[in-house]
Amino acid sequence: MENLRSKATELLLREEYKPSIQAYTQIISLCQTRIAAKNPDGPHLNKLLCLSFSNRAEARARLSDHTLALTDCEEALRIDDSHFKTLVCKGKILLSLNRYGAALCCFNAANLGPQASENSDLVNGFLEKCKRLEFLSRTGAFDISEWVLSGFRGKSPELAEYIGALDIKKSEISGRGLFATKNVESGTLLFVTKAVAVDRAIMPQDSGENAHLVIWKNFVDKVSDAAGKCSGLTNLIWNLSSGEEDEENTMEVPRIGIFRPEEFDTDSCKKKKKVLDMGRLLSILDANSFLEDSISAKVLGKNADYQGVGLWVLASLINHSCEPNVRRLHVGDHVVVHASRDLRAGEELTFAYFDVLSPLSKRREMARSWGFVCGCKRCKFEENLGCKHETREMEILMMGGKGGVDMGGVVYRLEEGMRRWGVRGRGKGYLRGSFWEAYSKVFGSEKVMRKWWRKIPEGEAVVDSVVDAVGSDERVVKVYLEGLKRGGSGGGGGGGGINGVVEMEKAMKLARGVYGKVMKKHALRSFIHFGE
Ligand SMILES: C[S@@+](CC[C@H](N)C(=O)[O-])C[C@H]1O[C@@H](n2cnc3c(N)ncnc32)[C@H](O)[C@@H]1O
Repeated sequence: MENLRSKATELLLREEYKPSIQAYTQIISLCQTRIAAKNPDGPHLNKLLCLSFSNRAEARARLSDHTLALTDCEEALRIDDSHFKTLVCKGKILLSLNRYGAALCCFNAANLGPQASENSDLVNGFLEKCKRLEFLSRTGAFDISEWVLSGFRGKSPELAEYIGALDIKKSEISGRGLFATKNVESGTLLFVTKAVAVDRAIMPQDSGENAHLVIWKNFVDKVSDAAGKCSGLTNLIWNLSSGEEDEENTMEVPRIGIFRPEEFDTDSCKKKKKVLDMGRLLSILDANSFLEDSISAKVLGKNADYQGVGLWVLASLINHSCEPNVRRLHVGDHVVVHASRDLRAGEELTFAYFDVLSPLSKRREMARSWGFVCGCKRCKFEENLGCKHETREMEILMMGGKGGVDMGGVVYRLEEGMRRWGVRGRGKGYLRGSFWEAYSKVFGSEKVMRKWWRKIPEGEAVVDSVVDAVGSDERVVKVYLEGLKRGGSGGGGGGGGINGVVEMEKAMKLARGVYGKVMKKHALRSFIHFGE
């Protein structure tokens, strides 16, 4: 027994977790047999049994096998409910499972024991962390301003999982969807959730298909490994859409509560798991994984060649629309989802799965690659326009234009067409969003602007209608700021910048729609002045 014990300790210290688990399993079985046989050395054996469960828990936790590690912690605590090492180990596991309150209880209990004084820095560090994350997950009071302003230097800020005013219901778009439960303004944080798995790599533009396949394979392996260790997670993944139309009406609508950190039932991890065969897992990942983009690309890779793919289960319940109302930011392994425009209670939250500042034919193509036909109001509106052949001609002109095409001419033709076709209100925003490439080239060139001055609408009017149709977007905000810089919303000249309170308020509202309220006013202001 002594030999086995020193071998197990050595393996654990050498971070050889799998063999150390085997050694502790042997010790546990020997101790249990001797205790059952009423061995006179009972108290010593009990102590050894407790320590072995505790150390096996530590090794299992290091291998991210949290379910079995927690079971070992419970066994150790059944023998000694104030076992310091076990309480700390259990606290760390619960913390990594986002169960901040439960983790806090463990560290508080560890703090009461005699060993706490020798390890006060360690325990106090964990206590502080739990309190901070528990507060964030309860209030959603995140602030990533300093990190963003520092150019994403250093470690990304520590985030907690958080769920705001939302619910899961059956969706008219497809299957289930997420819905706002109260009116919220643009920029309001809706939820923060941590990835089941992410795989990232720096991929130069000319990386071939194989490099993408390697990222995808690593990602699939990571998801399958995580699911293999927890029935609760397998069941959650199993319940995601595989993108097949015939499953639409049979999909269970999960309770939003199961995604709340404190409601997550660790016992569910021990329940019988659904059988997740590789075929189904691949279809599910195909329909539910998202690429990390925008901010995150600047975060980790710090260059444009950076690529990352991940699975965020709660975010996977958001359907696509070409007039989306929420956006996401990737901060470390967390995804932060906020309203990109004002939302009404009961409204379904929708993402842009692909770039919706593109023409109808391109959007159709991108939706096809996701395996669906988008039936959103904007697509229906554009599909039913009587003048589709004219807009199609303009699309071809715009998309095929290799520098030689006068984009001012395309914009003029569209604006003049909309007058003839009687397009009003949001319809204008839909079409301007579809021809955004042409508008942005016009507003981005002094020369073209001068040529078409007064023949096409001012930048501000275009920005307003596009934001109304597709929500805030950094490219649209940029056009607004450039218009102000030129002096006047339309870009008439004379030099300017943001001079008035109204202009500043509007720029802030637009920027908040892009970055969300996790960026505070001072940070948004510097972004705005930087863009100006
Ligand atoms: C990430 S899931 C979205 C949540 C899904 N509705 C559910 O119940 O789990 C993506 C799948 O939802 C469906 N979907 C999402 N947006 C859609 C849309 N605008 N029109 C049709 N189907 C859509 C497609 O089947 C797609 O493969």
